[in-house]
Amino acid sequence: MKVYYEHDADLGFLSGKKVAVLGFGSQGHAHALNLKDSGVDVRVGLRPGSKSWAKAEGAGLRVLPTPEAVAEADIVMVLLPDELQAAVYRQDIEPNLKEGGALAFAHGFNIHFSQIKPRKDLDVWMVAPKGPGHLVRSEYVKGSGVPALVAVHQDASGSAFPTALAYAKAIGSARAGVIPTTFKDETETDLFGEQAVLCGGLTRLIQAGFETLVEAGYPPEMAYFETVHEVKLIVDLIYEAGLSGMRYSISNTAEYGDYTRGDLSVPVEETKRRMREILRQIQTGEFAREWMLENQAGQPVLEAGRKRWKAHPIEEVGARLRAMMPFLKARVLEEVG
Ligand SMILES: NC(=O)c1ccc[n+]([C@@H]2O[C@H](COP(=O)([O-])OP(=O)(O)OC[C@H]3O[C@@H](n4cnc5c(N)ncnc54)[C@H](O)[C@@H]3O)[C@@H](O)[C@H]2O)c1
Ligand SMILES: CC(C)(O)[C@@H](O)C(=O)O
Ligand SMILES: [Mg+2]
Ligand SMILES: [Mg+2]
Repeated sequence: MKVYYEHDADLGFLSGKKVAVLGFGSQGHAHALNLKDSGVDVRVGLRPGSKSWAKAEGAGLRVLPTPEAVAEADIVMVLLPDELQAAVYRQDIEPNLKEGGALAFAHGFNIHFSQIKPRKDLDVWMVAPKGPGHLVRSEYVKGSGVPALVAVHQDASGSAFPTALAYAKAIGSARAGVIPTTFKDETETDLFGEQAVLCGGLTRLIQAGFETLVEAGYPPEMAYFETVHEVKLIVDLIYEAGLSGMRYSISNTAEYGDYTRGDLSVPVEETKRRMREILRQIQTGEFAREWMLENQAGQPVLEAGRKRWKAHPIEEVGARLRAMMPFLKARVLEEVG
């Protein structure tokens, strides 16, 4: 498979183009600021009264109400919560986006699950960073980038792909690698990754480790350092040098324990059986239907999950310990509260 890098992408495909970034959340602030720093003509579209308005203006961006931002744009990047995109598309985007414009996404959910059926005259493409928005910004500022997937759903202009590639370059992703794919594959793998491994899986592994130690009588502070804080240090080694690189750095004792006890903690075959069920629910659209119903009901499960996890002891001890580490000026801390 070809992986695209900076020399494969031509920023010329964005020159003379006006880009509207809708939303100033995790991805929105990162795209808008990276585009601006890459010399792209960018404006941010928000709802009047949005809390993000002053923040975006404070960061030196031009902010307009969504319909006006769309009306003056050649490219509209939709960085609103997935569950709101279809309504905003119908109300603010479709009636205002110029003939022959481009509609862009950072995730394929609404196109793949047919929540948005875009006008035929539009280019429809995606640049989906494989990482949280706060890192899309901080990696860019460091001179590096977060890899991304690029896909084209409609190519009315004939230049959707190189334009998407140019956009990926402008947000820093081509520094790390850009993989061409389809909306279907991006949507299914992205949902699988966040549910099974990155978010759902990892938090449960951490939870189980922390609770096992605490229930066995060890101090929660020790349990936190061992099963939460150090995860990053180990993952950093995997990120830089792969599983073998990580195993080179740890002691032989740790490495032997890893090979002989890891499967007792996460029984791989059984876990894969369960992960295939997660994947099935994604591929059949079962997860998407459930998520849309959850939204129609006002997100009760999402809210309950937030409340329950906020009250977990791991969060109390974590907040206390992190407050003693001034170097942990968390990117999201001000927003998390
Ligand atoms: N969070 C991530 O790191 C991440 C990573 C890859 C892809 N994505 C995708 O990026 C998209 C955006 O997700 P996010 O997590 O950055 O969203 P977010 O919840 O962090 O931010 C959404 C923004 O939209 C604004 N908004 C809400 N309703 C609006 C409306 N009606 N009109 C205008 N603005 C409105 C909010 O104020 C906020 O600024 C989604 O498609 C998501 O799947 C997110
Ligand atoms: C950052 C993630 C988990 O990769 C993204 O897919 C998201 O939806 O936030
Ligand atoms: Mg996702
Ligand atoms: Mg993802």
